[in-house]
Amino acid sequence: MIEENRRVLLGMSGGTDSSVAAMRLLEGGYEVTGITFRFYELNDSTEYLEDARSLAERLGIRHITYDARDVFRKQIIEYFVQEYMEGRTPVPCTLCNNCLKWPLLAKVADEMGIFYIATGHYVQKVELEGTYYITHAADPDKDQSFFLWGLKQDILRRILLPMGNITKVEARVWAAERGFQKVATKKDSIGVCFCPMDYRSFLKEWLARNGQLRSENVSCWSEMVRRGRFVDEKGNFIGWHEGYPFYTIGQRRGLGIHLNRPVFVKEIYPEKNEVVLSSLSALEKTEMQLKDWNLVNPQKILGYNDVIVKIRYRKQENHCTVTVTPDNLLHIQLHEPLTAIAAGQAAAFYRDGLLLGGGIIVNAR
Ligand SMILES: Nc1ncnc2c1ncn2[C@@H]1O[C@H](COP(=O)(O)OP(=O)(O)OP(=O)(O)O)[C@@H](O)[C@H]1O
Repeated sequence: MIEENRRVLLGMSGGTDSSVAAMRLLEGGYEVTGITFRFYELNDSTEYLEDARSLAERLGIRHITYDARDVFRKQIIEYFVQEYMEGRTPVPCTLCNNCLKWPLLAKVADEMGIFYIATGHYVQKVELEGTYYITHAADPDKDQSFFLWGLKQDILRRILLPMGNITKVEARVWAAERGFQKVATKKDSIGVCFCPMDYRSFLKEWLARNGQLRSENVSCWSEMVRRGRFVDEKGNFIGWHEGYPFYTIGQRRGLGIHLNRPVFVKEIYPEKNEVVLSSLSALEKTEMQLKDWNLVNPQKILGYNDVIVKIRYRKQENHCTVTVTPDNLLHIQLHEPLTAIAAGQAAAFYRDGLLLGGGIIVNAR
């Protein structure tokens, strides 16, 4: 095992946050190496690489590039498409952070004999009685803790988070004051890096190019995307939809049908290419089951009734009680009903401001 040292491997995306993170680590006395992963290049643009490289050069730190495009495509993009094709709602950023970005940082750091790993994430870390936890960022608007519930102690103990205790506005000022105008004025990235805000156009294009891929038990994907029936809860026909993968549980806008009452997507049936619409109250659920879960410290969460659960980055918090089922899923008893719970999405737990874990929603009722 690598011993603690003052060396840190920082993920540099070329954006404002990781650039300021590099400066803050340097000023904190760390010996910084920057690494830029090639995950996905929109329109084959490598400007982000150039930006990261030239910043590293100006700061006088070592910079390396790591080509992760194949693994990103398989682990993140194909998973993303497959989830929609199977009627679920994927969480690519959560998966990328927990299963790809941080583990890759740790792996490369290990190879280089570097103890610390860092990013420009807006989260903080605390140690309590020998256990490390992620906590909220000082900037509530930027808090990214929701995405990091899957990290375990082997990673948490090595993490440095230089952006956790400042706001985004302060980060821009920090860069500007030091003469890094380009860093200070870069646009914020929004949404999923490989997909435009409307995922439907991405999906259509991807399927047109790669639709011959199959799920285990279904026919060719591209053939599965075709006009289908919107039905009510009793199965009565309401109208036509453009293909079930283009809808998500809880969706109201963009259904393309006009009734004299608000309707929401309640269920998606890929095998029948059917989408069930209902009133919002029919979407209320009080229980969920999670797979692929992680609990940072089970003793701080199991059996407590003041646990907070979040199912969306910006969604309001809800109270719950968490237990482990005999078949090793997490059972979440919600104290107030939640609407728009979709299989495939993540749920993250908090208590006393600590991120205590999370998992992937299998079902809800
Ligand atoms: N391609 C990449 N290579 C290396 N590290 C990355 C890469 N993309 C993101 N990261 C790291 O993960 C952090 C969070 O990334 P994310 O895209 O969620 O945030 P961001 O707010 O856009 O960050 P930034 O302003 O640094 O681009 C970044 O600050 C950076 O440290």
